[in-house]
Amino acid sequence: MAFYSRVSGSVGVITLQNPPVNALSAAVRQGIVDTMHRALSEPEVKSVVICGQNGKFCGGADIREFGANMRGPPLVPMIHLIEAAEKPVVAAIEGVALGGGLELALGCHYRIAHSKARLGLPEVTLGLLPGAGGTQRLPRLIGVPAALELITTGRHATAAEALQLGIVDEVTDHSAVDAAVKFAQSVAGKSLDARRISTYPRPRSPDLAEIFEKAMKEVRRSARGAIAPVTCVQAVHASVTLPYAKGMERERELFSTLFTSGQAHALQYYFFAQRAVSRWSTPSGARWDTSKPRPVHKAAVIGLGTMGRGISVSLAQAGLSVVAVETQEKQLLEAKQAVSGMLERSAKRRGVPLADDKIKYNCSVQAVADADLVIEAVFEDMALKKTIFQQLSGICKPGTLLCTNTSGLDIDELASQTQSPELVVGMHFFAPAHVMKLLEVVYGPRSSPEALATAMEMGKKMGKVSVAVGNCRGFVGNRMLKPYLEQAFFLLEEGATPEQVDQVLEEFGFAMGVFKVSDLSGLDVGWKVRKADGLVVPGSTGKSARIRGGSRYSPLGDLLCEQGRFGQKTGRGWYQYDKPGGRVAKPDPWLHGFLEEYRARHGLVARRIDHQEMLERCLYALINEGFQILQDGIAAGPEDIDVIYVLGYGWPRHRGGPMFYAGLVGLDKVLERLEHYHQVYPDVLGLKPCSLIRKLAASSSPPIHRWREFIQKPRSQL
Ligand SMILES: CCCCCCC/C=C/C(=O)SCCNC(=O)CCNC(=O)[C@H](O)C(C)(C)COP(=O)(O)OP(=O)(O)OC[C@H]1O[C@@H](n2cnc3c(N)ncnc32)[C@H](O)[C@@H]1OP(=O)(O)O
Repeated sequence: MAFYSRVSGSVGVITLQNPPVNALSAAVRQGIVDTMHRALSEPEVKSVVICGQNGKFCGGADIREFGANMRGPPLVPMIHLIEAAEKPVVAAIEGVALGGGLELALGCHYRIAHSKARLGLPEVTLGLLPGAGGTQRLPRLIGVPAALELITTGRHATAAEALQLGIVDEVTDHSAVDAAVKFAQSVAGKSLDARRISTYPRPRSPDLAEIFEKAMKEVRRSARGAIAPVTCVQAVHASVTLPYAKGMERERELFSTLFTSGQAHALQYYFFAQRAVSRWSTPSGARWDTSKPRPVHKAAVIGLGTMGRGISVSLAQAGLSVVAVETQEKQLLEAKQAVSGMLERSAKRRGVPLADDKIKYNCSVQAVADADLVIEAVFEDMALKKTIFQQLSGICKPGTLLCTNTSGLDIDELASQTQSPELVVGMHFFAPAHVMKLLEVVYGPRSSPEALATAMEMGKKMGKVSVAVGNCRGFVGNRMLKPYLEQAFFLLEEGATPEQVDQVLEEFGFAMGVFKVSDLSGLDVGWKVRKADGLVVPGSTGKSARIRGGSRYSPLGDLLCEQGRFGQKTGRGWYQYDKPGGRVAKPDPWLHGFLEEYRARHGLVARRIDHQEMLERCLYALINEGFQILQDGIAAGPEDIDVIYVLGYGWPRHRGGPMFYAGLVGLDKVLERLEHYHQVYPDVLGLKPCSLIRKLAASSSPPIHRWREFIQKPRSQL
């Protein structure tokens, strides 16, 4: 709702009230319309201020209402009512003016912002466009190039930038409401002819055609199949080709197309999923709201390779004192230089103070004795990690949380090396650790709820999106990757090339296809793991070369590694590069020949595999594992999996995540295709539909928010 008050006798103040961000719900819109009529009808009132309760102007349309039948006054006529008013209306922007919130402010005659306020039109990130006049008013106010940039990226501008661009008229370090009231008094009775943005002339400039062409090219390149950015450009284009009223019609038309699209549903689902993961729970009933994190002031990082350096940077930037340990003097020095450089570049980029003095470097593990939390970040080697955990258990003060940065090793095995296994959790960072937003926080069967809460909180402090997951091989992300990769290898055996598989995945929206990712991260990483698992059998021939434990196995990755082809770092992998460390992947005739020779050796006849099959086999095998993970209680809900895949594995955000995508395709359809492929390839375990997807499909495929009801609660572990 919105409430009305009168200040200094002549200023009507309308306050939006809908915690936490004063989103424009039906009740708020009704409140604005009612109070505007009241302010306009009171003769004593000479001007009006619109503000938001609790220091937040408005977070935009209420996204929660999007799925329901629209009630209440529509946004566009409401904004027109404000703009058409004969009394000056001033927006007092504190906190945020986003989406419909900024569009509301653009309908006001003046805008005063607090210096810490953020303004923007982020609708594109929800699969929409600014459909309440934003695409028509903003270009008229600030010109096409700046408007296009803000609308197509959805980024938030600071108050200072908004002032520079001409979006706001004044910025204050004090109360924006007080400043707006004062301003409103000063403009009472003045002509509003030049203040109604909708009456401004259409933007004109000789290079507009070129600007739009460039913008369209850029969004097509970066959108990776997302339709909203392209549609945003089309809507802004209408502001230069059509008069305002017609432009608004075009905006509405384009908005409607987006509003009902699967992409908008996916992006809005993802918006809430990313927030939902912080409300974690475990099969034992431990929960975010009943588990108290321990205070952490001092953290330590052991091992200053690539991951340890990034983690140290993240901790220091979060304001913690950090002890960074590397036992060899030379490596310690190298790491120190590298970390300082990373901190410097990051401070410059983010415009924050340098956090270099937060980190103390040391050659001795003893230096971590008084840390509240230790993150071990040495190589992915269980024996080495075990030794370190034994040491830490003896060195650290009681109550210190011991964390391991691992992408898949058994947390419980490490916990068993310590005297306090309840204080051990996994923290799976993604490279580069100071940049990537995702953190898998892994609880073992003995991790305490308090330990889990502390690690989750620590992730948040570091600016990460932390997802709590159970302990199993590969946790959530890498466990699902295995059947996906496996299918990609099998497709090569059956006749595809790495380029063909990658193209299909990139057309789907992945930033990089599976083989390009493999070249980037290094083929030797997986090889080492497979060797440790006893899967690599050099020189094996005949049928046994392609079978492990009764299931189909492809040794292609192993064979490439035996040739020293580790990917980008060696200049050769699934592709070729102009030099070791090169970045541009080029098809490699050698590899094509190698595949032909491999197929011939194993009696495999290459066939033409269509795009649909490549996509289905890779994605549905991954999705099937996701259902198995839910069934096993490793992830609490589909949102956790989707957030992990979007933030950590390049799954296109506009497709919501693998579990959301499965629901969009139809669980019965996914099940039917899995059954089909499993019939064709009965020796591929990853294609055997798991019982949860069967159960859901048999229950008429309930919507994703109801899936948790179908997951049997696994035995308590915590
Ligand atoms: C059908 C006809 C429509 C006509 C045309 C409509 C044209 C306009 C469209 C829009 O305005 S779409 C919405 C545009 N706005 C946004 O995209 C802003 C989204 N919100 C944010 O970016 C952030 O929440 C924030 C406002 C910057 C605040 O961030 P902070 O980190 O402080 O808190 P959060 O945890 O993100 O959010 C707190 C809480 O609030 C919920 N919430 C936020 N924004 C909205 C919203 N617009 N509608 C409904 N709910 C919102 C958010 O989900 C959090 O709640 P929980 O999920 O944790 O319960």
